[in-house]
Amino acid sequence: MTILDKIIERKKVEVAEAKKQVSLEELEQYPFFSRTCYSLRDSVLHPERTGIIAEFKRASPSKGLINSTSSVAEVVIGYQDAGASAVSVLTDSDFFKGSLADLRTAREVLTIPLLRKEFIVDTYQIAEAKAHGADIILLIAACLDSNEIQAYADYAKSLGLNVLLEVHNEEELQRSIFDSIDAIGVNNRNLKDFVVDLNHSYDLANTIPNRFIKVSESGISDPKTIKELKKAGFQGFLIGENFMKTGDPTKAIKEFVKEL
Ligand SMILES: O=P(O)(O)OC[C@@H](O)[C@@H](O)c1c[nH]c2ccccc12
Repeated sequence: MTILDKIIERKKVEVAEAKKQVSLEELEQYPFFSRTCYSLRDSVLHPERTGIIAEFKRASPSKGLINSTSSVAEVVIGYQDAGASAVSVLTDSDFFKGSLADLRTAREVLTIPLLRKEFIVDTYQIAEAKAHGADIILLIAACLDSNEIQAYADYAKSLGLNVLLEVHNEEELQRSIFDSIDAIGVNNRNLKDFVVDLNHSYDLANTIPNRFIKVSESGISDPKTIKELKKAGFQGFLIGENFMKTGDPTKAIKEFVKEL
């Protein structure tokens, strides 16, 4: 059993518990549920922003603890001030030490799009994302079949959310393309063995249709890489650990952006 299988198994239990605590009808009454989402496309393509989707990540299954001291509000404001196009907040608690409270905190202080970084295995989590302040949801092809991807993307769109589809290889890409998707992210990290290889992005760049925003995810630690990825056709860059592992993520992103 891979760690991804373990995460998914745990996620299903978690969702069943959450549904007992808060019904869908109750989520629909949360104040954030009726807000209008920011557009991921507009913010990624905005000439005064960098295309960076900067992630608040305390820990991960591959790296263990990354940063246990920085506060979510301070870090995400720093990311926004540095020119990030969007912010990603992990909401998984067991493997990434995140929470829905972190997501809400980020929403309260940000005026750029916010991604709920989560392993989505049920439409309930999409309603939950909206209710807790997300603008964007992530659908991970490695955890979902084609029918689920289409149904979840359609449902997210019906709530006004932006959809980022994550793929790792061509097989996942080819079975996952639907019109209700806004952006396609190539995860350079294999979620089954954690091996990171930027070539996944370079290999898939031209296979992703140009109507989608193209995002390269994971393992980016050098501003020069952004220049190369841009040449290859990418517009978005999801970066977490490189900023979070320093004691001061705000300072780290500001210095990174100076080199772009
Ligand atoms: O910390 P990194 O290597 O910069 O990676 C960020 C982000 O891409 C990574 O956290 C991620 C990409 N897809 C995921 C799916 C689930 C959890 C986490 C992720």
